[in-house]
Amino acid sequence: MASVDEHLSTVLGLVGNTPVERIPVADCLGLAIAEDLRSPIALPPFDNSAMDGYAVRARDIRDAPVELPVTDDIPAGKTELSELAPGTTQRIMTGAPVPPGADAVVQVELTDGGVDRVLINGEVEPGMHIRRAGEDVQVGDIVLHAGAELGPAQLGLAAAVGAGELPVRRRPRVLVLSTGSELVAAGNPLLPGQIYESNGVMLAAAIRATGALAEVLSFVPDDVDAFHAALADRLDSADLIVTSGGVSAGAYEVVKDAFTGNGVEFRKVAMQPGMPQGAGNYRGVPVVTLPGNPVSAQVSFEVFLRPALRSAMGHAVIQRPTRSAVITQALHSPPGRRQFRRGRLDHAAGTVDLVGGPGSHLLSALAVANCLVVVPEGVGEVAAGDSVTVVGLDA
Ligand SMILES: Nc1nc2c(c(=O)[nH]1)N[C@H]1C(S)=C(S)[C@@H](COP(=O)(O)OP(=O)(O)OC[C@H]3O[C@@H](n4cnc5c(N)ncnc54)[C@H](O)[C@@H]3O)O[C@H]1N2
Ligand code: MOO
Repeated sequence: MASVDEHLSTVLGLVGNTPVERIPVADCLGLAIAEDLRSPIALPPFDNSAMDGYAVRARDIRDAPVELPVTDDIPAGKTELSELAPGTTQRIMTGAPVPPGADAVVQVELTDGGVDRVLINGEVEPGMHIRRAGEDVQVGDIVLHAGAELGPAQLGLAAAVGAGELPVRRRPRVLVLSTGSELVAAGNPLLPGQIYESNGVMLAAAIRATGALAEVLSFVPDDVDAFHAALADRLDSADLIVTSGGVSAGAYEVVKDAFTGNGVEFRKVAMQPGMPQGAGNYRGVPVVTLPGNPVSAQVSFEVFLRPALRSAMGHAVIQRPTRSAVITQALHSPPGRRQFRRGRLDHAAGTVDLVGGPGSHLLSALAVANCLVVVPEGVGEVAAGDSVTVVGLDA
């Protein structure tokens, strides 16, 4: 049996980086920036007011209350400024440039709000309510490092330094192909022995959640010719093929039968669920074959394919965060295998409840889980109250 880490290396090695392209900032959510982004400007770009109020020389209002003339009005966006003469004020709005000569802003609440003249009732220290140029970012600073994930704050920062497009790696195009003669599409009645196809929907969603593109092919029965036909004219446009089902030890293992001798290796991996796995290259396209049991397929996706797709897209961090938590129930794990149990983590309490048993058909338990409980290969028994490692699925 291969270890989980060995199979992960195999899968990581299969899916190379996609090429870098520049796309609009607004389309980059969840992708990784492919190169360092240096700011061509400072942030703030100019000294500006943090308050609606009056630009002053602090020493002029040291003996407040004082009344001073208001010589100019500075809304945000004003680009031509007049010098603030001693003994005068200029009305200024939040975000507006501080005029030369001013060294503080007194907020409107400390004044009578006058337009031609203003009564100022309180003093302010020099520098008060002025946001200095470059306080946040200096010209030439690296504001986003290559590999950083582009969430809302990162996209906002890129926009703030004037970027219209960002370099990202093209979203990998993944073909999803489910197999099994028992599978029926939604909307059709089930005969005894049939089930609704669900892995295709689930895996495509998991792929899209990474930022990659998924194309779900029509699922095929356990028939090698039908399997080859489903892929035949799709290969040119694919960066990766992901199949589910047809890889264990039965008499009708269509994926194994179709791919064996065609560049894909099948192996058992020391994990539960997800033991039967396959990986390789079929006519030049990387292939990962997942087991058909729905929980096995999804857990295998989490363990192998999510990191591989993130790596292909240039993310510096390819794994989800883990933490330790106190487990509330005992569990048993098969010797020599890494077990991934479904759990509900209470983040605040630091405890985790198991949901469902170890069975890889228990999809409803997976659907209420927010984490995987990871039981290492060397551990057979875990007692209630023990500390375990959990991988958050909602992070
Ligand atoms: N003699 C052995 N039998 C099995 C072994 C073994 O080592 N020796 N391994 C077991 C393990 S572990 C797993 S996991 C499964 C993997 O089997 P396959 O990948 O060949 O998958 P199938 O047999 O096609 O299906 C398994 C199960 O999942 C259901 N399924 C499949 N595809 C879908 C789909 N797209 N949507 C919903 N459900 C699906 C299928 O009906 C089966 O119930 O093999 C064990 N057997
Ligand atoms: O390894 Mo199978 O994936 O347990 O059910």
